[in-house]
Amino acid sequence: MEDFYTIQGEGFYQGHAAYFVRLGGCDVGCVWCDVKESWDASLHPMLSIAEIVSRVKTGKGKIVVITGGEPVMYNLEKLTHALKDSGLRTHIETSGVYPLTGTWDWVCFSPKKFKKPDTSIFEKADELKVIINHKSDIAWAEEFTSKLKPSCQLFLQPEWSKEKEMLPLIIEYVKDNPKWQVSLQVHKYMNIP
Ligand SMILES: C[S@@+](CC[C@H](N)C(=O)[O-])C[C@H]1O[C@@H](n2cnc3c(N)ncnc32)[C@H](O)[C@@H]1O
Ligand SMILES: Nc1nc2[nH]cc(C(=O)O)c2c(=O)[nH]1
Ligand code: SF4
Ligand SMILES: [Mg+2]
Repeated sequence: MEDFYTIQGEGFYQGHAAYFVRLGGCDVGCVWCDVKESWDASLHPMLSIAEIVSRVKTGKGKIVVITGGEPVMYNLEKLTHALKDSGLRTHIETSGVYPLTGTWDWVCFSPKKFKKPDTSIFEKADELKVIINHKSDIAWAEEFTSKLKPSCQLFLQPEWSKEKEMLPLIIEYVKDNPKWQVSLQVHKYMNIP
């Protein structure tokens, strides 16, 4: 759908320069999705893997983030191999609704109530990032923690339009449960993509 060189605004790599590749197509249907224009893949141009790699190489950073839309709708073996052959670190942002393919240096798993994840993502997630849209979402987030690798980093991120209400709850929860961290979408404050 689009690609851009920016600063990772969320989660464990927040603040790092990263080249984002946003793949069109998603069938999860989150009511608060901040990139609904990505859902219909047919509205977006097709690019070859060689073209994607050559665009990513125009950035000076080592990290490429594959996002969407929902990237696990596609087989990502060839794309990730080509990116890794170019010396890049491959990161993915996913709701994990289908089995993950490809070779990944970092997997950010962001489960959704709107479509349940495939359980195969649990052992692959390096980072769990749950969007908090209602206070009950915190208890729902907690249910995942026993299923993940012990090294998996845990983040609670307020839904952007509910930040004023959700952030105080998240702050108190993280103070009481310090295995969790707060994640904010800092790119939206910086007015960058
Ligand atoms: C647009 S999604 C694309 C990747 C994948 N479909 C997913 O949901 O993980 C990228 C990240 O933005 C988060 N996100 C989407 N809409 C949001 C919103 N309104 N507020 C906070 N985070 C949001 C998602 O949970 C996900 O972690
Ligand atoms: N700067 C920036 N950081 C991000 N982290 C995850 C994003 C995404 O939409 O996947 C995103 C995004 O869209 N922009
Ligand atoms: S899974 Fe991701 S891209 Fe799909 S609707 Fe939800 S937030 Fe948007
Ligand atoms: Mg985004």
